[in-house]
Amino acid sequence: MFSYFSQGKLVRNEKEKKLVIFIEGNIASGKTTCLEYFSKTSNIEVLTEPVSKWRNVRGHNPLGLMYQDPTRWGITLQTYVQLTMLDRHLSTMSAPVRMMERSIYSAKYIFVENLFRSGKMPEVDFAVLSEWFEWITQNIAIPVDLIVYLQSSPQTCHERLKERCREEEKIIPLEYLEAIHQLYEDWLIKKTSFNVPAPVLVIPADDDLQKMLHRYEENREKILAGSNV
Ligand SMILES: Nc1ncnc2c1ncn2[C@@H]1O[C@H](COP(=O)(O)OP(=O)(O)O)[C@@H](O)[C@H]1O
Ligand SMILES: Cc1cn([C@H]2C[C@H](O)[C@@H](COP(=O)(O)O)O2)c(=O)[nH]c1=O
Repeated sequence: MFSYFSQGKLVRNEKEKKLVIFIEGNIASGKTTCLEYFSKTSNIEVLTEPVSKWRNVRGHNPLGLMYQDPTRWGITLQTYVQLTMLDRHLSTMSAPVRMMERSIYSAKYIFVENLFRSGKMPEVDFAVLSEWFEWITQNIAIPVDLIVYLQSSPQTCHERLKERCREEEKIIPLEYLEAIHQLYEDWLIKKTSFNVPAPVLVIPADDDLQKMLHRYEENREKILAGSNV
């Protein structure tokens, strides 16, 4: 799978240039819905988040455990999220364009950071996860050309989350979504917190489904710029 080193990083051998786009945004901001829309375009490969794995690894539910007791289980979930994200990033592309839901970056810069800042992740767990993350990102190239940020208000996300009604997420309060929102804004809008690995395209995402689908269509060229799709 890997064939050469570039700037000290292990790089995948791919014959032609391919486009990799991350779709980022708060919980229930509409990422999956956006990906579903673009999945209808030929030559676009869509990778949704492996949430089913986070809810069931060999019969255990690390996502559910984390929401029940973040201090005990945050490290367990986030270690597994980091592994599954890396696996997604390194999987062989089957189309000229890949659109992927979130990334190893947002798992660390948003969710791990939030657990730590809110005092729910012990310092030692944060240190170990950070060492892993730094080793991975310093030694393995994670291709990305564009980040699409679905910018939605925490209130909208809270409404949509309640409607979606995932069992594990029923206990999520508005304050949790506000904290995640702030971290996303600092990272992708203000650019004051962490490295942003690619240009960012911001799409306001509070509108109803019809308007959002129209907005995705309006942004199609910008999103797919640089590809032949
Ligand atoms: N523009 C929209 N207006 C109203 N509801 C929406 C909109 N986009 C998505 N939804 C609904 O909100 C919930 C969360 O959307 P989803 O795409 O799963 O978000 P995410 O993948 O970001 O968590 C789903 O029930 C979905 O059907
Ligand atoms: C990446 C990541 C996600 N989670 C949680 C947050 C949500 O409950 C789900 C993902 O759902 P979404 O509708 O796709 O936003 O997983 C987490 O706790 N930690 C993470 O790193």
